Amino acid sequence: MSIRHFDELTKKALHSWEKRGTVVVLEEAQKITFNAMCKMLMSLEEPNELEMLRKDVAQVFQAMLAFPINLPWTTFHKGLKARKRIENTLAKIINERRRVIEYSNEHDLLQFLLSGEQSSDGPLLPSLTNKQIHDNILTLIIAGQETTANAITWMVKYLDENQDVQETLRDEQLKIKETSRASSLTVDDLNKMSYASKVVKESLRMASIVPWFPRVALEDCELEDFKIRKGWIINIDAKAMHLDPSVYQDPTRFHPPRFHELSKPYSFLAFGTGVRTCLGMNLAKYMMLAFLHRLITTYRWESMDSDLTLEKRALFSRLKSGCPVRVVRCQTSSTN
Ligand code: HEM
Repeated sequence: MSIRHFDELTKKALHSWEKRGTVVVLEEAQKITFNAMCKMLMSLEEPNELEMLRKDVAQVFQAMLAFPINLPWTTFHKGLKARKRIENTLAKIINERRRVIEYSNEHDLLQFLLSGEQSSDGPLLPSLTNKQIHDNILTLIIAGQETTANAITWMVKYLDENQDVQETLRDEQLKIKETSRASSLTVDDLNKMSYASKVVKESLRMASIVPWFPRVALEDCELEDFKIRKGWIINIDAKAMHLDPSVYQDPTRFHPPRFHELSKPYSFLAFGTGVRTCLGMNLAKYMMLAFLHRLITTYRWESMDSDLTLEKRALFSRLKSGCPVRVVRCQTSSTN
């Protein structure tokens, strides 16, 4: 994904915050990440179409945890209907692109999936049906949007609670802003964000957005004194690992400098590990860094969160309130 595009979306969204005064961070982050991903995947930018699709994806997402009873008033039923509408919208987009594929020079995943079939050196990819392309696109949206939006929200919350970290971060980011030549962030700028990268990592550790993930034992084995039988389902408890005092000293303290030192192997599981490591790991980190840069160089904020509980019916670790904040523009800032 072009960092420039994500940065532009963030700047535009943040620009509107000043007038509103109070915003719910999760809702804002959901919109920005959704729009960025739709652009990256299929160059979709039409605002009404994006908004309709976003609402349908949210409905599908809710239905994933619902009891599977297909009656008109159930969340499950509404999810199935939303999925049908998504299928229709994506089919329209895919068919249209197939029609103009030879002349189109979009740099998105859809173009890659379709033109791979037509390479002059022979097929790079097997021919994919509309359904396979649709499933790939929807999987990436579902895996990438909510996770990243929640990660951004937790990061904003932790920084509000840790003003000393916020000030160190602001110093770093203002320096980068002063020296950056382009009006939009570049990969070079992101690579200079040494302290911010640790803020991102520490937020992911503390929040454990994907708190656990399941595996199936392929053969009988023994782990320490535990005997595990072939076929058992084992949950990897990333959250317990991230908060284990024998792994991380003072684990409930938000302390980014802890990552100056190399972590123990397999101790940081925010993006999983091994062959199933998150496919969007670098993209997610870049989105978080770019958001952080714009937020901290534009605003100071204060959390208005009176409800600190977690959403119970959610796939990912998420604040029920979505983290409402009151923002005040920094005196030297500009989102342009
Ligand atoms: C902060 C944001 C994110 C977090 C915390 C996160 C976390 C994870 C975790 C823990 C896994 C491994 C699950 C397992 O081992 O069973 C995973 C897998 C995956 N993630 Fe992410 N993810 C994030 C962002 C993204 C983004 C932006 C994308 C896509 C653009 C993405 C696409 C995927 C995919 C496709 C997989 C499955 C990989 C496979 O099974 O081979 N993720 N993610």
